[in-house]
Amino acid sequence: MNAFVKERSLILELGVMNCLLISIAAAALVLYVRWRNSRKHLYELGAKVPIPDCAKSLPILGHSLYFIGDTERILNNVKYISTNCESPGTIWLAHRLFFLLTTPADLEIALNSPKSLEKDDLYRFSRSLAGKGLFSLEVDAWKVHRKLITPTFHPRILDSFVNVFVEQSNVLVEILQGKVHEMFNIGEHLTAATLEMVTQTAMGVKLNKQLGNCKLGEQLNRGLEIMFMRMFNVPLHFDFIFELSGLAKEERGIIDSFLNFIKKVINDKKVEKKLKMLETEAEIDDIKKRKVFLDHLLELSEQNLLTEEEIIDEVRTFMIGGSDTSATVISFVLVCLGMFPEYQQKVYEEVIDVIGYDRDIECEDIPKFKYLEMCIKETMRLFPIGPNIVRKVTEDLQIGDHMLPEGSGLVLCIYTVHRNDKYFPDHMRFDPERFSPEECAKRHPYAYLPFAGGPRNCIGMKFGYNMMKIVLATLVRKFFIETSFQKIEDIRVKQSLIIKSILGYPVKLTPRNSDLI
Ligand code: HEM
Repeated sequence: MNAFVKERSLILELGVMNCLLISIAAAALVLYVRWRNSRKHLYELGAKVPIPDCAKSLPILGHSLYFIGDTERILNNVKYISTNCESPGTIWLAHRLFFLLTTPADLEIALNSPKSLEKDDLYRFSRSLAGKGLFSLEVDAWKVHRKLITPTFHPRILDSFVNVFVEQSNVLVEILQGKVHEMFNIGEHLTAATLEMVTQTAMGVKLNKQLGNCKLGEQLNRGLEIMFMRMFNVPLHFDFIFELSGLAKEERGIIDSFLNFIKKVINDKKVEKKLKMLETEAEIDDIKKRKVFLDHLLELSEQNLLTEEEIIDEVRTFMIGGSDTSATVISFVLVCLGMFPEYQQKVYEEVIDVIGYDRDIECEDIPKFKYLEMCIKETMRLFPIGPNIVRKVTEDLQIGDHMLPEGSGLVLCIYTVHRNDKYFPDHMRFDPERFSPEECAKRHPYAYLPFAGGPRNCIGMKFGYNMMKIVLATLVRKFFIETSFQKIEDIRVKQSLIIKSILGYPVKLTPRNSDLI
């Protein structure tokens, strides 16, 4: 009797279990069908754009496997696929649809259309480190912030920063004199120098970071690397996998240090402001007199145009956007000049011609460093800071013969265009003459996009050029530069949000004047 009851209750339990499972499966199916239907438009339009033959797409995963692994592999895979497909070329990252854009004409449309001004959802992963500033803000808030912040980059204001760039370049020279005649990685010194320059000019606070060790710079590099890994590694999009990977904990540590650092800078600024009220004009030193980025933001907050949180986020964005980018470009320029002494000699002659052997650089000198600018541009062609920029299509967008659907993403393959023989013949050859006014005039303006383009281009372009030119002119005047790299192909790169050299930036400096030894 007991056995009979047990058997009946087991059958009942199994029945209930089966019903439950069937209901769950049915509910999941209904949800899936509804989800698919809500994306019908995306699939229909997406299917009309060819999928590249060169890349295998798997069921469900799509092309995700090409975007898993180290950041060198990811960059190379994007380059490979985008080089071998028509523009726009379709790729699927699991359920996400992206189009690779690889012609200047397509890039021009994408960068200027109000339908693709929004940064892709992938950029939300940048917010943990860089905050919700201009770089990743949703388009409505971005329009307001960009308008408020643009006057901060007025050329007159930028000119007032030149002294800081000069002073810190001289500090850098002093530090580097301790490293002469040996091969070393100059990248970390430049990270410290540019971080100091950005902190002083954006926040009006001296850190003397160059003279101490710059752990923060290294942490930010690692933070950017984690951010990029998460962006392009679909499994890491899920919080629990990100937590399990151990990367979340590491990222939290970096963010804590970064936020503590910024809050300290802002506090210092507030204390300075109070002190300023107590000091006479004569006692206020140069750095306190200069109106900096943070002063403007604090004024905007006094007028209730920005909240305290928004200020912190914009400051974070500037710290990330301003320092590591410029340090990286300067590092690449130095190894390129080290590889090509003939171009370095021309830069040296130009620098001596403009400022002589002893005088410090002044505002009026900067536009005269024309050949140096050509070398910087050629370096940014081969190593564009943002090799692949990702935007979101917020309304169906016509590009060429194709209508790209709302909800898809656009990958602007700048690295691929910069390394295409069609726009830059013999593209792996380093040749500053490509940026002579005559050569530039022959090219499509959107074939070269180191600062992106259109209304959402880099707001710090002139700031960056000023800083880079001053640091480079100062270094080239003082040192002859060599590197262990033999050719451009030796410089293996990865995309850790911004482009980086995997083997660092090895240089050997030899003082040009005997009095510097
Ligand atoms: C060599 C130096 C620099 C390079 C090559 C560079 C490059 C770029 C690029 C390619 C973008 C577009 C990114 C995207 O859409 O995904 C960008 C945006 C941005 N950059 Fe720069 N940048 C440099 C220096 C600076 C500096 C010095 C600052 C600030 C002081 C800065 C602040 C920003 C900001 C705030 C954005 C977002 C702009 C917006 O969405 O409105 N950058 N930069």
